[in-house]
Amino acid sequence: MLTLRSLTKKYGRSGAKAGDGEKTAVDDLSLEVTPGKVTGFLGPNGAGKSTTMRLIMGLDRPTSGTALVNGRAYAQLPYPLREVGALLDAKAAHPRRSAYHHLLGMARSHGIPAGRVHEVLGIAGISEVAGKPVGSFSMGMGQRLGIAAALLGDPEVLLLDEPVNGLDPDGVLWIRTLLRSLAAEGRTVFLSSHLMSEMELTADRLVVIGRGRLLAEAPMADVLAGGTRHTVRVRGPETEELRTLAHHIGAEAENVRWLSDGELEVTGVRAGRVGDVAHERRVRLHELRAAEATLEEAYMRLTSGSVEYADQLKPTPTRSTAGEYDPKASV
Ligand SMILES: Nc1ncnc2c1ncn2[C@@H]1O[C@H](COP(=O)(O)OP(=O)(O)OP(=O)(O)O)[C@@H](O)[C@H]1O
Repeated sequence: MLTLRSLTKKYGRSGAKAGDGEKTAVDDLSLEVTPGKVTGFLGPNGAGKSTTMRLIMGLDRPTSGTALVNGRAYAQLPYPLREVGALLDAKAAHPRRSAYHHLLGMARSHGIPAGRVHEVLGIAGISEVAGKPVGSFSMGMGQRLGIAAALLGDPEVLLLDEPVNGLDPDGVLWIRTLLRSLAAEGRTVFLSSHLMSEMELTADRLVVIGRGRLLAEAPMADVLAGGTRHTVRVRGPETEELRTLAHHIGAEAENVRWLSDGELEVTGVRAGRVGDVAHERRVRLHELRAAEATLEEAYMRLTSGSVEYADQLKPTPTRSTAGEYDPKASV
């Protein structure tokens, strides 16, 4: 269990005003990350995710507020590795030391038996390269070593900052399965990632921050439901008939646009209503489909206004469009 209470971290000259050298990286953040679930930690670049994780791990001191692991500050944990494991910087290992000796050194200094080193090397799928120097590892192997290190103390709480960075598709699937099984064992799993599709598959709950402040803390399903308009895709064999449908549904839809000659996208109306109007107007349909809510869409809505680097929010076309349809223009 992680508990943040009014956690605040300011960088720069103390007493300096914002814009005059002071930066509030984490701003009055209060939340709980509960056991038995994977909690995703989202936010634009510079939102304060890594800083929050460093504060939890005692690697930085809060300006005010507290970050508690199982009810205690990190510095007060008698056996920290046994309570919380973290992957914050996968390359934080001596490049000439072997993976095995890197983990063995950590195990010895925390009273963890050497046998556990072999176990976590196996879990992370790097037993065969355990004798190789860490400096020769690919990014994906480095991530796996970082995860092995996080698991070394068999901790109840796991913190992972961008764990899928550098992993190939097999590695991404492996980590998703691993994190879900760790949560199913009753552990607290808190992970950040910029990969929305992956987060959607892995996390049960979400914490979203922007400019250091809490924007949302909710189950994944609620975030998805709250952030998405109804979007319906319609396909038919006759462009003229679809044009009729576009004209009539356009009066009540937020937007109607052509995806191709034979396909429309209708926003702001439910699929059933589009089907009814098609039936009334004798428009033949070959497909009528409610587009699924995506986390990416919900996330964009939540964080618009909290992005430091505005280019992130420039819309990127997801598919080629054969001309935008304006429902107000005559067709
Ligand atoms: N040691 C530091 N000194 C000064 N400013 C810092 C320091 N560490 C972080 N910051 C600033 O604090 C803010 C939050 O940074 P942080 O790295 O926590 O964000 P993040 O959400 O992890 O971003 P990203 O997604 O890009 O990794 C940023 O504006 C960053 O420039």
